Amino acid sequence: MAAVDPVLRIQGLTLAFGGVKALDAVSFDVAPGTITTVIGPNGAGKTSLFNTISGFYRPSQGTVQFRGQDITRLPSPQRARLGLARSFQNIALFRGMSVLDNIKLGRHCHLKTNIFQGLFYLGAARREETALRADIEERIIDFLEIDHIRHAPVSALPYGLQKRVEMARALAMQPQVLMLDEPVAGMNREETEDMARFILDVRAEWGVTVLMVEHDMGLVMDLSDHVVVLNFGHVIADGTPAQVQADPEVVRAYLGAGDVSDLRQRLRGAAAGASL
Ligand SMILES: Nc1ncnc2c1ncn2[C@@H]1O[C@H](COP(=O)(O)OP(=O)(O)OP(=O)(O)O)[C@@H](O)[C@H]1O
Repeated sequence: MAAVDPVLRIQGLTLAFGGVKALDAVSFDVAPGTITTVIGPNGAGKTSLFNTISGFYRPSQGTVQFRGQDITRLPSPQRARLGLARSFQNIALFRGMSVLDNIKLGRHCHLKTNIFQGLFYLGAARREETALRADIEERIIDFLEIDHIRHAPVSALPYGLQKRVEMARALAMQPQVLMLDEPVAGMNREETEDMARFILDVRAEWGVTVLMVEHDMGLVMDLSDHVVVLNFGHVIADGTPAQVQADPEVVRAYLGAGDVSDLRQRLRGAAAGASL
């Protein structure tokens, strides 16, 4: 079978903070149409990796290729325009603004006029905004089931809905790759299940490739096609959920970090022949 070209290729990424190597020659590919998840104990380098891929940090070595193009030196907004959008670990919405206005701001990465003109609906921005409104409101808001809160200020919403609005804003950038930073952190079970469904649907219905960082091992193993495990800035395992869970180095890394209960349970299930 012919190998499919990766949509994202990470090669030899190295990033240091003073004496600490947050990333050390990190390499992996993200195949189009997959859900790829980066896991690892606290301090493993996951956030540093996300920040480097999305352009907030400049690596000292290595490259990030997006659809065959080297984007290592491109600033974040240009990466977003090419189709690489992200959400944040700690919600980064404009809390005083409505859900709809937050989503519109996501779309502004594609507008010719700048964000401040856009905010006040001037000139060309207003015309583009009007033309795009139906698409933004109906596709994204319907999809994420947030119609009933479209005019609500973000600050008034429960946490799970705020995370959903953040996803809506990222989707408004019409990404080919959606980077989700801990999409279910702090969520209750129902919110987590909703978000899991949306992540699967983003891929199935929108054809968007998902790259996420997540600590919820149950969600990771259920949703991911491909798991990359970081420890102390190194990739220690890279494969399917089943391959990664069976990897002794992964088990050791999590045991060392003490946050392995979820993984342990699933390993026990796997050993007993339960489906993953
Ligand atoms: N801005 C920074 N300045 C200095 N050191 C940093 C900075 N950001 C990260 N580090 C260090 O780099 C290493 C990797 O941190 P990073 O936050 O990327 O890990 P992580 O896997 O995302 O952790 P967590 O799961 O706790 O979010 C850690 O040793 C951390 O202390």
